[in-house]
Amino acid sequence: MRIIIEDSYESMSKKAALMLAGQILLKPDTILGLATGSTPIGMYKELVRMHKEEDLDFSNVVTFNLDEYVGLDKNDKNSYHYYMFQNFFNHINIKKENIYIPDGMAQDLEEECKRYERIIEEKGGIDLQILGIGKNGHIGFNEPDLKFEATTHVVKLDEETIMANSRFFNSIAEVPRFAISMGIKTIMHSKKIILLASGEEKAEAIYKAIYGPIVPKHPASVLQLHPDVTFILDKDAAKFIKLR
Ligand SMILES: N[C@@H]1[C@@H](O)[C@H](O)[C@@H](COP(=O)(O)O)O[C@@H]1O
Repeated sequence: MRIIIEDSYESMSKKAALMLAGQILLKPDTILGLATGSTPIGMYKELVRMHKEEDLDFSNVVTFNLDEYVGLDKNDKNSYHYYMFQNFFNHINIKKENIYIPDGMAQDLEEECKRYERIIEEKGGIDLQILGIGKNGHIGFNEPDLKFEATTHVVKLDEETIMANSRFFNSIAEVPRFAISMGIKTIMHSKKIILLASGEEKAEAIYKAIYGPIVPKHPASVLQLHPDVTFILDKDAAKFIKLR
């Protein structure tokens, strides 16, 4: 595990964008796993800048998003679909057919999970997965649990997550209670993983992810078992980390 501590949110975002751009330069048909939430917004902004000013080419890149709310239409401004197009896809030269996001409106959600997992496999698996982290240690929407959920599945969101994400909605009642999320196995099968965290409110979750026991009660702790994972943190999120 590599841990990179940056002074600010901006430099954390730039470092992540640089690593992702490096991956695309080395392998133009890279398969990316992408995350939502407020944390990666700076990284997406920087990647858009690199596309516009430095010709970073996304024409052969394939992307799979980690998760999506159940019951929100693609055009709902709170869907992760909408988020991804607004913050990233509309501003780069990615091909629409190379973008994969779970369909939270699917009639048969179980079948949708299987379908999603199957496409990831058919494409050869994820080369580089970007992750954020919830205050309760969730990655994607893998909430604290009694066991690590293996592949893409339907999740019942924790009260804490519903509360945290309610800031984007008009009221807490509007926050979906369910989501589709890649599972821990899907995430752990990625060849490389970069986890981003910013702000003091993530410091404890980061500490437990790095030093804590590997337990499904703290989903991010499983990353200790991955052979190529990099945490890029700002100073505040790294508050409890001591580097020698
Ligand atoms: N499903 C997403 C996660 O993928 C994200 O990492 C997390 C943290 O979000 P934020 O970056 O806004 O703190 O929240 C959401 O619930």
